[in-house]
Amino acid sequence: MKILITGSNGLLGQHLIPLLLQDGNYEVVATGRGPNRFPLRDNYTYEAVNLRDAGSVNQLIDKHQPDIIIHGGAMSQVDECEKNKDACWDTNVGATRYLVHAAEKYNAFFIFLSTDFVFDGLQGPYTEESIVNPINYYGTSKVAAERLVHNSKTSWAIVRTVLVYGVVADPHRSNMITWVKNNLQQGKKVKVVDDQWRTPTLCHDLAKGCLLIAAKKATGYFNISGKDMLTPYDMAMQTAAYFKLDPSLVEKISSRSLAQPAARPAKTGLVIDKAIKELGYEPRTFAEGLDIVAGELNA
Ligand SMILES: NC(=O)C1=CN([C@@H]2O[C@H](COP(=O)(O)OP(=O)(O)OC[C@H]3O[C@@H](n4cnc5c(N)ncnc54)[C@H](OP(=O)(O)O)[C@@H]3O)[C@@H](O)[C@H]2O)C=CC1
Ligand SMILES: Cc1cn([C@H]2C[C@H](O)[C@@H](COP(=O)(O)OP(=O)(O)O[C@H]3O[C@@H](C)C(=O)[C@@H](O)[C@H]3O)O2)c(=O)[nH]c1=O
Repeated sequence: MKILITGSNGLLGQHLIPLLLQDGNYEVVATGRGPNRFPLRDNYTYEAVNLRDAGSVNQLIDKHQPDIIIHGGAMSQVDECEKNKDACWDTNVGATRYLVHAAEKYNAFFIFLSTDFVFDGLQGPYTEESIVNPINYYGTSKVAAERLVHNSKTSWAIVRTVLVYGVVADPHRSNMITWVKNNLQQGKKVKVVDDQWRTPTLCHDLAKGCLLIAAKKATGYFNISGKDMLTPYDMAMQTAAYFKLDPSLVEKISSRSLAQPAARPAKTGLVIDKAIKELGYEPRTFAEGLDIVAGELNA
């Protein structure tokens, strides 16, 4: 079975590659922007592709004719999306349109990575049936991309996930645990919000959820996140305690005082009962996730 993933230099991508190879059932084509930044180079093909270019996307899919596409590539910096709406739309919606059309041509099973930010955060946690109502441009772009996938002629799954954490080589976006750990180790204060609630997701669990969906070609919407409902402040305090760092360096603040360019939904979090029941998905607790991340940081 040939599987093509987009965004392979990203947090999810770098965890999907080894998991798919370990599974043994897949010939893996990893694609990312520019050179391959994942240190492991054996047993898969890497292709550099600009997903915003329709011709390049068509050429890529014509060349490999995958059975399954996992589309994780995206402009995932929420504030950047708010400040640069055209780039956000071209990347998150345009690229999805090109990939969906190409998938239709080869009847490829299409797995699209979406987000809790499709919701307004007024009534979390959300199920797969909850009504979307994004409050920032990133969320708006993901809703538009979800619709393209939902209306496509090929079979599909839409995976919604939440605040993904883990270790990644040469990262291009921030990551909660490493951000808190690095600052506290240098004796620097971090200001962390305590009025946003999330079900943070260990990147290994998200990759496993995608694999479970791919293996069954399970169609429809799937919530794939962690199971603990936490604020970023809770996450920061647990991180400080785990690494035996000074908790007084973690300052509790409100979202209003953080004043990020894009609005964040207050309470999201996802109900994961469907994934547990239908896929056998078993996410780690945040405490278990911290232990895994710490192990990788020390490796
Ligand atoms: N991280 C999170 O907390 C969450 C993520 N998601 C979604 O899950 C998916 C995976 O997330 P994650 O791995 O964390 O995100 P990352 O930002 O780590 O990875 C996304 C990848 O897409 C690549 N990309 C961006 N633009 C292009 C382009 N024009 N052509 C080719 N590649 C491009 C980026 O390349 P480069 O590295 O060069 O910038 C990046 O490697 C995304 O769709 C994201 O929206 C959903 C909810 C939470
Ligand atoms: C930068 C910063 C963030 N935070 C909080 C706000 C937020 O809840 C959390 C993470 O902040 P970020 O700005 O990195 O991430 P943010 O854009 O809020 O995270 C989102 O990413 C996209 C891709 C998603 O799809 C969402 O699921 C979500 O996880 O940390 C602070 O408390 N203090 C800070 O200085």
